[in-house]
Amino acid sequence: MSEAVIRTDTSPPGLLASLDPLLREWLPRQRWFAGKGRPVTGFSLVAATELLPADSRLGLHHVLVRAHQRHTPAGGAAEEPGDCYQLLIGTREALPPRLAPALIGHVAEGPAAGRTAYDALYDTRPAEVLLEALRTRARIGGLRFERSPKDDIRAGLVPRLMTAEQSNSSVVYGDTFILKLLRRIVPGVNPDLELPLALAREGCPRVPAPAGWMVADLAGRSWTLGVLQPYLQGATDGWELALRELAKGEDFVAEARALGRATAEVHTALARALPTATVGQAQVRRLADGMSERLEGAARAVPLLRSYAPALGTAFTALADLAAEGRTWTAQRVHGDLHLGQCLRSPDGEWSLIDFEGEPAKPLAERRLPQPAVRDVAGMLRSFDYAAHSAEVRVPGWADSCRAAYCTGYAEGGGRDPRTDPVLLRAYETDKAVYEVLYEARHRPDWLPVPLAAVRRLSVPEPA
Ligand SMILES: Nc1ncnc2c1ncn2[C@@H]1O[C@H](COP(=O)(O)OP(=O)(O)O)[C@@H](O)[C@H]1O
Ligand SMILES: O=P(O)(O)O[C@H]1O[C@H](CO)[C@@H](O[C@H]2O[C@H](CO)[C@@H](O)[C@H](O)[C@H]2O)[C@H](O)[C@H]1O
Repeated sequence: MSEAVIRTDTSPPGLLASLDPLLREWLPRQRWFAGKGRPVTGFSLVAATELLPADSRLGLHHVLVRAHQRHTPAGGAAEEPGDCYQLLIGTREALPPRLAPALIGHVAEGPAAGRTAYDALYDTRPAEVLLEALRTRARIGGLRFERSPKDDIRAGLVPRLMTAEQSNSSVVYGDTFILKLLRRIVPGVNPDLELPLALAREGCPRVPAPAGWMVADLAGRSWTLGVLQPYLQGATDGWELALRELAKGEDFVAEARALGRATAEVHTALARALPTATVGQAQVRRLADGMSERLEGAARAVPLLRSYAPALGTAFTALADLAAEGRTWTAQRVHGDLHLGQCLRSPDGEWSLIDFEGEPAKPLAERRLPQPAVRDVAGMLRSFDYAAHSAEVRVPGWADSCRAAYCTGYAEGGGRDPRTDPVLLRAYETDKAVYEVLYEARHRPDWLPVPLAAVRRLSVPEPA
């Protein structure tokens, strides 16, 4: 439980102690809280920075806090160091009704005693403070705000918090920029900044180029805290579009093909921009072992998965066997969590890819490793299947035709047709379906039947 507080703190001492009981109750209820199902046993402060001095109306603190948790809900003494979260905490004498959804609680003691603490991203003035800091390349305590010389960030853009279900929190400024504040943060550069910056250097237009970014310099490391990007006005995400077409009983083949082309273009640019590697027998064995371990873990956590586990595992052994015969693959930086919701179609019909964070639950070092590009393709193929299984209207063959069109588009866009590598594709698709079972069990139990349907299909051996 003991982590030295990094003394860049400019917030009044005792602030976290006074918030502790409130955060214990509030934090686990947030959509972006990663440690669901394990009780929070306490907090330690990593850094706290006063962004606005508390006057009678509004106080504002940027807080990095580590949530300590028990390993399992069943108890046991074991505690883990816990995840670090980024919070923007406002304090006011009273919350106006429009800020009711932002309530953290009433502070009983300490420097903010008698005031109400709330999630300040919901509030206009605090969100303006962040944009202003990016615009002026501010340095506040250990916080560093940067901006790309290419972008002109206008002062006074009006902020609004996005209300969509998210793993992080995003604020849109005047329909011109969108700032994503990462909620669970880790030391090092986050791929959600690293990859869009690299793609911008390559001149790849498929990914909005970072206009600014926010970093904490702590204990000799830079922690990415947030990224500001141009807001694609009027864009619709692929998930919404796919469901719309499904509801009308329409196919999605042309869009799926365009998405395949866009994905291949991004992959080609990433392979040019950042190191690639050859993966041979030893690495593929580790990859297959990792997939098997994830399957075992998911089967322990989700009993419904257990009876399928042996059959699903054959996809991973088949991959290891192929590598043992001498087959090698090229690895490169990839998106890491690609699905329809990460693809935005602008009104001019062009597709962009967003959210390069990778699977947030994986360690950063692992997310930044070069991997076979088929991994992203498998994510998209799963997503067409998700859409078809979530829609109220069932359209026979809808997912299959999208999947085929996406692969065709991928090959047209300069990628290698994923269908020429069926063993690797199946292994990644199986791994993704297993991940989804665990994800849905933790976050959206009502959705569990969707990946479970895929699990059933994938556990039937493919005809030779
Ligand atoms: N550049 C952008 N332009 C328009 N909308 C965006 C942009 N970036 C993100 N969004 C919207 O914000 C949502 C959340 O963004 P995302 O990066 O996926 O965040 P998270 O990691 O929290 O899920 C997206 O689904 C999309 O609707
Ligand atoms: O968008 P995130 O980076 O937060 O990704 C996580 O949440 C996704 C759901 O919002 C989840 O995606 C799964 O559901 C999607 C439909 O809502 C579907 O299109 C995807 O194919 C499916 O994997 C994603 O797995 C998770 O990491």
